[in-house]
Amino acid sequence: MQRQPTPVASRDSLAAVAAVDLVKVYGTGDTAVRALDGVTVGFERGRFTAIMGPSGSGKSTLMHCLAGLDTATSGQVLLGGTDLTTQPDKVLTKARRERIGFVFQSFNLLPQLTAAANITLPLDLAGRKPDTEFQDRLIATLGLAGRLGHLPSELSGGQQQRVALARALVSRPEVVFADEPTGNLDSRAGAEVLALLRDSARDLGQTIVMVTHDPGAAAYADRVVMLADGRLAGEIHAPTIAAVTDALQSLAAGR
Ligand SMILES: Nc1ncnc2c1ncn2[C@@H]1O[C@H](COP(=O)(O)OP(=O)(O)OP(=O)(O)O)[C@@H](O)[C@H]1O
Repeated sequence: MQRQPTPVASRDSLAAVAAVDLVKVYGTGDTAVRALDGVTVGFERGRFTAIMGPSGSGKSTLMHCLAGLDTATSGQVLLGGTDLTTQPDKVLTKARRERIGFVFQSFNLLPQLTAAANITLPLDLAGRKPDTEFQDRLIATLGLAGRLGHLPSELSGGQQQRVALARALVSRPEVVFADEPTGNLDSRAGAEVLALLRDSARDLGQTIVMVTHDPGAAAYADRVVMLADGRLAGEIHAPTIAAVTDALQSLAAGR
């Protein structure tokens, strides 16, 4: 089931975001940790990819570097045609705001704003007008039409995460990064959010990269990229829960 990694953006125009020989070292000298040890991987446009691997394998570090939230020690991060590693902070901030969407485990909604205002916040900050037809379709698909005037505290966890998803998708960013998006949800609400992530790739062509520990969540993705010890350790296309669990067990056993 496991194949060689998909080529990266420089060689494959289908990649929305890619890491090229990415190295991230935390600390110096004896205490230095090589969190990423030369990772080269592309994430195809319009597809839903999960990043998995044992604890400490570098999943969060890779996602943070790809999203311009952390700086790499060496290597490249290509977002479209832009190498994020060479951009000044101002450009990185603009890229994060305008070209990338985020969904976090803890939802990260602004408590004093209604669901509607949370959803349009990225567009408002960028001074962009919403595509109202797309926005309405998104809100209907996410089942939020009756909840737009509510504050986050008046919504269930699943509803809050659907608002966060709408906020991430509404500007049609080049990539949506989801960090354990179902970590705070019960299994039913989690399954709904995962199905919505999958559908937004399939139906809207949205590129999604998700970090998860859960093989059940990863099985919603089109592809799973495995990390171990800061390196790529294979990938699974059209993953099943059994295939992902098996691959994780092999990595844990050092096979
Ligand atoms: N700010 C930091 N300073 C020092 N070391 C760090 C820092 N962040 C991460 N590390 C180390 O880098 C390695 C990779 O960490 P990372 O959080 O990317 O792994 P992960 O696969 O996301 O782990 P988990 O599944 O436990 O969340 C680990 O050894 C971790 O201890």
